[in-house]
Amino acid sequence: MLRMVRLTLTEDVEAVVLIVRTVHLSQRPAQTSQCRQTDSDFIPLNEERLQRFQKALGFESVSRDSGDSNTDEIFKFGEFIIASFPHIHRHSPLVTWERVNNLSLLYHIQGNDPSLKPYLLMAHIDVVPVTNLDQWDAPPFSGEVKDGFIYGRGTIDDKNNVMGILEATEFMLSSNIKPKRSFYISFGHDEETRGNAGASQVANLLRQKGVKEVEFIVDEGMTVLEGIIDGVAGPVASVGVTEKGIVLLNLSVELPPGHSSMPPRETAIGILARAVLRLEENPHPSMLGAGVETDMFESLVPKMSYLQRVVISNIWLFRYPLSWLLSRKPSTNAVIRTVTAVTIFNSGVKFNMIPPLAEAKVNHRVHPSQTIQEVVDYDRAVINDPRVKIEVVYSMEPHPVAGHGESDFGYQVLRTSVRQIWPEAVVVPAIMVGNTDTFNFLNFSTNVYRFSPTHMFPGDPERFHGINERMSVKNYEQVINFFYHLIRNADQAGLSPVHSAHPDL
Ligand SMILES: CCCCCCCC/C=C\CCCCCCCC(=O)N[C@@H](CCCCN)C(=O)O
Ligand SMILES: [Zn+2]
Ligand SMILES: [Zn+2]
Repeated sequence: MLRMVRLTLTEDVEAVVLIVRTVHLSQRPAQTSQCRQTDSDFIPLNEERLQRFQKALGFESVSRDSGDSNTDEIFKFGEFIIASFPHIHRHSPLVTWERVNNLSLLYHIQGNDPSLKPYLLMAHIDVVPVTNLDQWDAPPFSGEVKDGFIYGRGTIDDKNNVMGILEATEFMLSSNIKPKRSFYISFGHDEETRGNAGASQVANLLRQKGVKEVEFIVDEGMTVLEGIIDGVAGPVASVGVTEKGIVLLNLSVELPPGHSSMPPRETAIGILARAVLRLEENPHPSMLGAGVETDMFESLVPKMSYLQRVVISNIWLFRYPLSWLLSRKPSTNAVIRTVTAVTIFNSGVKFNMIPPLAEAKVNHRVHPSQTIQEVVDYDRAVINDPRVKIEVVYSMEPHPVAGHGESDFGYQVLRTSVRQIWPEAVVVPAIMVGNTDTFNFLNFSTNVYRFSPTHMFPGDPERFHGINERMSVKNYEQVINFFYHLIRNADQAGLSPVHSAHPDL
């Protein structure tokens, strides 16, 4: 049944009318996580739930490199999950679950309407290592709460999503709410190393079980941003409807070794240093206006002043000044172009030996309007030195763009759920600037969304894989409730899906 629901935006913004497709949604008012504590549509963050999250953060489930991870801790984190959510793992007849490859987890929650295509929620249980320990305001595996923030590796990447999905599902089952639409949950254990032992095996298992297609997929991704996009006030929920590609290059220079008292005019180190400097000084061109970021800026229009609207409505005219403006911050720069990061540089044997070899790793995140080949060709031209060998270590093309219109069910479920938690937010399609485990599932659905309900302010994007990773206590409550609303909102007949699985994959 089609119903019209009017959600209110704050500030100088026109009211937006959203088309929502069920009685379920239309019967409930938009809520924030501060709404009535007794409401069955709200999961309060009580001491028990907070402590569960803190304990989850205590497991040092670190992935360092492919095949190099704390498997004991990852396993123990899995055991903790199994012990902590009794309805999911023992009491509910609706759930089947299994360990995959010993460390990952796959769940199926049976809905009571088999005509509805299931969907898939994803997150990962591994975390990146900790650095700069002395600069953390609280120990990174303590889950300590300080000034209203929960500290720890994994608070935003990605134990918040793991625990949020579990809390929401457990609450639903313990409240005896039976979903209409079935859903799967996949928790991979090697996302941070892009391994093929975690989510990749979950995807294989699903295929073996005969699952060919899901309605939509939600995995970690872009976030709710506030004060991060210059000139845009209020929260902006950026939903990754595509994902940047990645290419890792190995640059190397080999020259004969010798005595440092009789050096050649140039060394391998000098030649390679010049090559990487050229890459840094010649960033890949702005792709503004060529892809999804145009849709993103157009969706931001309600949050903009008259002048900004004029600029955004004429990106073709203001492309250069706008690109310059967005290039100033790493977070917004990442959205408009292929970015270049020289992440490893190795050379030298002894202080008095001319180095026989210098090597550097260059990590590009490829804008969806470019191909890997274009990126490598550009680098070769910029370096312009045949002594520098350029090899592709691995690569992945950017992902296809998921539907993000009024008739795209998954996107509308996400949008509605975001607006129930952040009524003043504008939801915009965006490019996921990092990578996720979704590449393993691209042939299950074209409707793949990368979104984490993490509310970020200036300074927060740097906490991803960085120092003082943290989430406010209030935000963690929002995370749980976002997933709960999403699960309830997905219980709709919706429109007939307009997209089928991607034909090329
Ligand atoms: C105009 C819009 C402004 C956008 C501002 C962006 C703010 C930042 C918000 C979200 C960023 C998410 C990026 C974090 C990626 C998290 C996932 C991750 O760590 N993935 C790894 C996978 C590693 C695989 C092994 N190679 C990664 O991408 O490196
Ligand atoms: Zn992650
Ligand atoms: Zn990560």
